[in-house]
Amino acid sequence: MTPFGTRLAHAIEERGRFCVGIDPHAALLQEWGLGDDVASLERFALTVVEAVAPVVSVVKPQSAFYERFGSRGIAVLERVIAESRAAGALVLLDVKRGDIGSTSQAYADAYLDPASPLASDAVTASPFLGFGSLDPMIEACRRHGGGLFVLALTSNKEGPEVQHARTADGTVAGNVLDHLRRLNDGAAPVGSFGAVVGATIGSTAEDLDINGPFLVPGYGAQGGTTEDMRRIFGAAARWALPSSSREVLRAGPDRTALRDAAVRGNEAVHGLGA
Ligand SMILES: O=C(O)c1cc(=O)[nH]c(=O)n1[C@@H]1O[C@H](COP(=O)(O)O)[C@@H](O)[C@H]1O
Repeated sequence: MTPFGTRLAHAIEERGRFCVGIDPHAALLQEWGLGDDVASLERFALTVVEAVAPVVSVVKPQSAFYERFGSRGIAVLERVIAESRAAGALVLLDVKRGDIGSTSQAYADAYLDPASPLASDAVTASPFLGFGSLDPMIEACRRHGGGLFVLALTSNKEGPEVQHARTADGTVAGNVLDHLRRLNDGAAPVGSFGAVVGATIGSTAEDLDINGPFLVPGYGAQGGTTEDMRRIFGAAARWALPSSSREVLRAGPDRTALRDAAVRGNEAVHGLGA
């Protein structure tokens, strides 16, 4: 099984580094002239998949926007995952899961085992029950060629309260990055264990040299810019995936306009790794 890091590196080379978030917010459904119901969710999400999945390397559906419609919403999420992958995009399922080890195994089975209907290429994970609690997900990634993006320095203003807290070995975020660096040690061209670092954090003194990818939310609607990313990441920007949801999705429901927005996003961040 080809490791996720290798698959991601190829995808970036072929399609660029921009990641489109497929987040059917109630407000966006309304802006698109749709209702707040499961048929509208399906129409919205599959229109976005059809428009952007053939042109970007990674799509990132946020599970909560589907979960709020119950089992029929999850069925839409399954289609988003399957159809995005069929169109050649990698799917990073944004679920931010993390629990005690035995439950973590169930999350690994749900999202990273190819036999699951929700199987994705990678997921977001929360390390705040202790990094070791993520071991079953890490094992599943190794077994199935999956990827993990672990929260480190998130884009929201409340994040620093926890992530900048100091431990005996540095900050909480620094510890997360240390664990990721160890997991990615020796991997080429890049490891499969990434960090989530927001485009809105201003700057950081943490060592971002983790030989792994970065999911970079906060680009676009939350105010993060390419200049911010250059300042935050420096040379580590080579493996940054700037991610934007609302800014792209507002271009819909016209498919061409959506695709153009994704292509423009890709062009805007093209030079980041240079
Ligand atoms: O893991 C994430 O994707 C994530 C982490 C983070 O620190 N900040 C953050 O905004 N996100 C997600 O990224 C997306 C941002 O959406 P927009 O602000 O509309 O581009 C949402 O799906 C958030 O849940």
